[in-house]
Amino acid sequence: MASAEFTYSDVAEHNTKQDLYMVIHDKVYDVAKFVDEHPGGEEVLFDVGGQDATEAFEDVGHSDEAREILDGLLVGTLKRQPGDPSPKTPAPQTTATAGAQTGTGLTAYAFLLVGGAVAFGIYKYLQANSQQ
Ligand code: HEM
Repeated sequence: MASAEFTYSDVAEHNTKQDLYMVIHDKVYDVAKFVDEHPGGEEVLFDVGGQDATEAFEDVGHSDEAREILDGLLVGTLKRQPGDPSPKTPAPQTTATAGAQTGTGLTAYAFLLVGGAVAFGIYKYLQANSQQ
């Protein structure tokens, strides 16, 4: 049973409470039996039901015990096909966040520059006027 292969679209069909699959590190898990027992609550599992949950799972820093439970839920491996979303790992997300922060920083800097220039212009204008 554990040797079965699933495509992304196969996994995506299992997204209800009674029938819930998820992908973690390219392995496919049947989480339906575990939903009620999850110490992190069932809602978070529904959120990633039928999807790649690698990032969500790793972000929490689950214990070895959690990984053992995972072994017991294994039903197969993910068969990647062209056009599938790339594997989700925490690393690319960090890069994306860092990029977004740089973008915000630059925008703030641009505002500061423009604001400074306008203030300088007003100052010069007032100074010129007061000399008349
Ligand atoms: C089938 C996959 C999963 C299994 C077997 C699992 C198992 C566990 C276990 C055993 C714990 C207790 C703490 C620990 O041992 O690390 C836990 C806690 C937790 N899990 Fe999961 N988990 C799974 C998926 C997820 C996912 C996808 C999320 C999404 C965010 C999640 C969020 C959490 C949270 C937030 C806690 C902390 C709860 C608390 O300390 O109050 N888990 N999980």
